[in-house]
Amino acid sequence: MSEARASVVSDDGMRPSPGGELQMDVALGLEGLRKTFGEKVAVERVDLAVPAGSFFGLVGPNGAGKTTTLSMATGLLRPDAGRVTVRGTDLWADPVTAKSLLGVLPDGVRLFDRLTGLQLVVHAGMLHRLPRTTARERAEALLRALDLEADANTFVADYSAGMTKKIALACALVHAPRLLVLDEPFEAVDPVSAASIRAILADYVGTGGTVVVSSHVMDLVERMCDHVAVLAAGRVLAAGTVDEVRGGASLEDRFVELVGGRRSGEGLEWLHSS
Ligand SMILES: Nc1ncnc2c1ncn2[C@@H]1O[C@H](COP(=O)(O)OP(=O)(O)OP(=O)(O)O)[C@@H](O)[C@H]1O
Repeated sequence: MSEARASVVSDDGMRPSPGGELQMDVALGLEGLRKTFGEKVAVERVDLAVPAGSFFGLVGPNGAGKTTTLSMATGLLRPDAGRVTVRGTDLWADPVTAKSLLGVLPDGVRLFDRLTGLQLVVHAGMLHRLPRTTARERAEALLRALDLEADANTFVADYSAGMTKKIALACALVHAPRLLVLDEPFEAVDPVSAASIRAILADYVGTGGTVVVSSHVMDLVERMCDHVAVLAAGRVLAAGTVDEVRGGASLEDRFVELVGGRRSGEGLEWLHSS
């Protein structure tokens, strides 16, 4: 945490209001977000306040609405209702200002894969108005940190799934945003690279950045994040610090309890080999 920030914001993202009482410094605010696709209600109503300086995990079962929520939160998908603020700026009213503060790793969005990895990250930096030389220096440093240096001049179209994830992450980081929103950043990534990414993100949060990350790996969220929200059927079932949400149990047990029990293998007896 920077000294300037430490003087006004405590570890749990609170700062004194003019009246003296503590109020949360919100990096990302979601208010009444809703999205339907035809008859399908993907996000029913999501209200979340992500404290500045937090490492915030978003978890939920398949189809819970995580990607839809994060897409609305980052300007990729227009909500049917609700409001998104990035550091107090209304994302949908002033997208240019809000998006300049955001780094986004979307789920499954196509990249310009006829560029090499290095070209793609330089391009992402220049889109955020970095001078070419700065964008190139940063891109090279990111490729080194993410163990992609040897493939800097390979076309992204020829990258593996994990390499593609890492180059997309480099694109999200290159302009040094205040807030990072990462949809499943560890999916398909090898353990050594995952450890490097975790270290980069921990350092980023430690120096005042905010990270929102969706994941299915409860153990990872429990170890890595300080805040978490559990989403199911397009609604927030629980949100707070990781300790508040898990309430003495493991996050995985609490998740199963909140979301509903495991299905048995009933009806699959034909799979038994004997
Ligand atoms: N473009 C779309 N058209 C129709 N239905 C959609 C669309 N996008 C998402 N949905 C539906 O909305 C619901 C929420 O999907 P979403 O991808 O947000 O879930 P998720 O929590 O990210 O799931 P997962 O963990 O499996 O990635 C699902 O029922 C999905 O089928």
